[in-house]
Amino acid sequence: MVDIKTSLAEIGVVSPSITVNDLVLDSRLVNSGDVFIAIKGFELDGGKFIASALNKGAVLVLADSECLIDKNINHLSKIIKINKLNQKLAKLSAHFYGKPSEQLQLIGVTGTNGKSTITSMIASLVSSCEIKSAVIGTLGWGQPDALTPLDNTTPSTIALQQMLSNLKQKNTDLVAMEVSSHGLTQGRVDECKFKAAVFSNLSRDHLDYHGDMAQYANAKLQLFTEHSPVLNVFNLDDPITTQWLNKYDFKNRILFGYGQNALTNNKYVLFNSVECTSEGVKAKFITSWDQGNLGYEINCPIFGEFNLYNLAAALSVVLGLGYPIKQVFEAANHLEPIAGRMQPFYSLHNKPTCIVDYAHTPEALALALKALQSHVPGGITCVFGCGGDRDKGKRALMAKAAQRYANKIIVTSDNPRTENPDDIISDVLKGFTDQKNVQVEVERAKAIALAISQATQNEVVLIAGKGHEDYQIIGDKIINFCDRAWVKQLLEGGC
Ligand SMILES: CC(=O)N[C@H]1[C@@H](OP(=O)(O)OP(=O)(O)OC[C@H]2O[C@@H](n3ccc(=O)[nH]c3=O)[C@H](O)[C@@H]2O)O[C@H](CO)[C@@H](O)[C@@H]1O[C@H](C)C(=O)N[C@@H](C)C(=O)N[C@H](CCC(=O)O)C(=O)O
Ligand SMILES: Nc1ncnc2c1ncn2[C@@H]1O[C@H](COP(=O)(O)OP(=O)(O)OP(=O)(O)O)[C@@H](O)[C@H]1O
Ligand SMILES: N[C@H](CCC[C@H](N)C(=O)O)C(=O)O
Ligand SMILES: [Mg+2]
Repeated sequence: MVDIKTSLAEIGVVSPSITVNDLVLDSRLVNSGDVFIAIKGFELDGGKFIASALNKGAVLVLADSECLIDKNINHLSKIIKINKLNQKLAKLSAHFYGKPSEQLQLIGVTGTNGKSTITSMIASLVSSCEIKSAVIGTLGWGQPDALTPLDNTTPSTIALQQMLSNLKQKNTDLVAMEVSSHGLTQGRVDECKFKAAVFSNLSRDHLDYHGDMAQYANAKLQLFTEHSPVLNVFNLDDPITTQWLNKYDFKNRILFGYGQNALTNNKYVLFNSVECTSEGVKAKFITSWDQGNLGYEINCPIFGEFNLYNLAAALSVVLGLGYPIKQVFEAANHLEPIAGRMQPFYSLHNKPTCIVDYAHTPEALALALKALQSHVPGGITCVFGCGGDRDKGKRALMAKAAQRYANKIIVTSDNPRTENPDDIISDVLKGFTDQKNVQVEVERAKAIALAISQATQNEVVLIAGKGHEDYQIIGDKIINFCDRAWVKQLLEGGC
């Protein structure tokens, strides 16, 4: 139990001493002794849930002045109204949880694609240097081999400070977290002190929320301009990086990307001599930490040249933080595929190799398919759908990417959420100029089985969009369904 008085003083609220357990933003998660924080959200007024939080044993309620509060509620005296509470939550929770981001190496990774991969790679690379690491992101939070699932890629400011404090208490040295564009615009990482920030790349996604690409890009830029990370790590080959570097004088820059020649005036991690094989990828890396610049050869069981960008980003952070280069490159050779990220499944029964990948944007789908073309000589079948209640504009563009790089396509459902799955599929179908090689199977399990049954042993089936997810959201129901488990079952048995 902690006295919340000094934390409230931090945001200008005078209160008597009150000992409390945790700060909680969602009434459904309140336990006895907690503080319920009621704010107005995009959809709901948190004020509606105050009575329920109090019934569950909340000892204090902090409510935004704009929340509607039922005057007949019991325990009105336990409610403190605060002006613009939403904007003060980061300060309140960082103070309450002891400013944990200042006590460990916190790394923030932003960008449209690659965040989960880069954070997992950073955690694996530093583990080889006896460092206790954790991740926070789409795959969950905690040590990489024992993750607790999360609802959001970047948790709310309160949940985040609580997680960081928990990880600090468990003697975690380094936390690599994904910082989504929603997280940045909603202030979920405010008050976090980053030892390094990484920009992976920018392509179309989330325009339903951000409106246009310029605003989406600016949201990502905030990680660097508003949070003053110690190291600023950028993808040299993404055009927006040049724009940003021309505009802002970021200190301690590290650039990563494809290249043969050392860069002047910048720290760098570059790769070249790329070779894609049926087992993974080979490349040579040169870095500004490599005295004499002889370079390091990498032979790594991961698929896709784009994963070399992810690896270069992870190496930039780890080398930038001062971890020993030889040990780090040795560890890079042993990186394992990340759950549901270009994860291969092989068959012992003359069936095609299957790759489960989380490509859920047009750019990611194109890159995943292009990558497979260079790894595997046979034809490619692509099974994909698009999420409901999300950016509709990307649906036809994903079809175009599939049509360009796949030999056969099966359009199916992703997470339809509250939309009619057939409507989503019909939006996708509008993107094909020719439907000769396109089939539709609305049920995802059937679509995957169909793809495997139609492909030969030297072909490959890419199952895109849901990666690590072990559920499907249909209407307001969440059903158990896992691409990886289903593919394994189909490859092991008959289909
Ligand atoms: C549109 C959006 O971003 N909403 C986020 C926002 O929720 P909100 O404040 O608008 O919530 P609301 O539903 O209006 O509810 C208002 C308040 O009532 C509370 N409540 C609600 C119901 C209840 O029974 N009891 C209760 O106390 C809620 O906890 C909330 O505090 O703040 C919440 C806390 O931070 C987020 O969980 C929530 O993310 C929703 C679930 C979401 O789907 N967000 C997606 C779009 C998102 O953020 N995605 C990004 C990027 C994904 C990626 O590319 O990787 C992510 O970081 O996850
Ligand atoms: N560097 C990259 N460039 C382009 N595409 C990539 C890159 N890295 C991964 N991808 C593609 O994007 C998909 C998602 O990768 P990952 O989960 O690492 O990204 P993310 O940024 O965490 O995504 P999310 O926004 O959903 O959290 C992968 O399955 C792959 O298809
Ligand atoms: N973090 C991304 C993941 C999308 C994954 C895809 N399976 C879907 O449900 O659309 C989002 O929320 O847009
Ligand atoms: Mg992610």
